[in-house]
Amino acid sequence: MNVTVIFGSESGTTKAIAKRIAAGLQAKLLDITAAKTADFEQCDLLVLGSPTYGIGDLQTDWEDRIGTLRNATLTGKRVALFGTGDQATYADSFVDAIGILHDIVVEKGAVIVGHTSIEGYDYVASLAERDGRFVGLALDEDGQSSKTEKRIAAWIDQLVKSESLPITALSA
Ligand SMILES: Cc1cc2nc3c(=O)[nH]c(=O)nc-3n(C[C@H](O)[C@H](O)[C@H](O)COP(=O)(O)O)c2cc1C
Repeated sequence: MNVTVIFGSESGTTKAIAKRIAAGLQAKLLDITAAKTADFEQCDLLVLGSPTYGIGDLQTDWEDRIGTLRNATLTGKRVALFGTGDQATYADSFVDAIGILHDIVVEKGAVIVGHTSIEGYDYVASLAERDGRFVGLALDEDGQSSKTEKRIAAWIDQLVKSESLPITALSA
């Protein structure tokens, strides 16, 4: 059972989060700038993360290299998504990047795992919210950094259980 975490990050926040998630899942960690199409395919659980920029856009490196993901064969692939955003300043596009990645991988036949509750957040709209829950892990280091550690730990725990990952000591 192997796990790959692929992230993009402009100013380092999502990179630091990705490192923590990869450590907790004992996963291979790759920046999207270094990822090849095979990296999306050659794992049992694929974890993708991006901050949201512009107004509801993917981070630039993701935008520039989205073809690498679009070219991947993801039929039946189990995919977990995470993202960072700022719900106070960007209340109408909070963590939209998670929703953008979601739609791309779902169109390619992936199975989304790691949904989370929208409870505890305060935003107006988010592409990451579907049927009353987030399609991944939403983090707000700008306004709710004190909640991040617990949110990551709970998500890792959730994935370890749902994916039956052979991890005993959680390090998140
Ligand atoms: C110009 C700019 C635009 C942003 N747009 C959004 C947005 O639309 N939605 C959102 O949730 N966060 C938005 N953010 C907040 C970032 O996603 C957030 O600060 C994130 O943690 C940055 O991650 P990084 O350090 O990995 O680049 C924006 C930030 C900046 C500076």
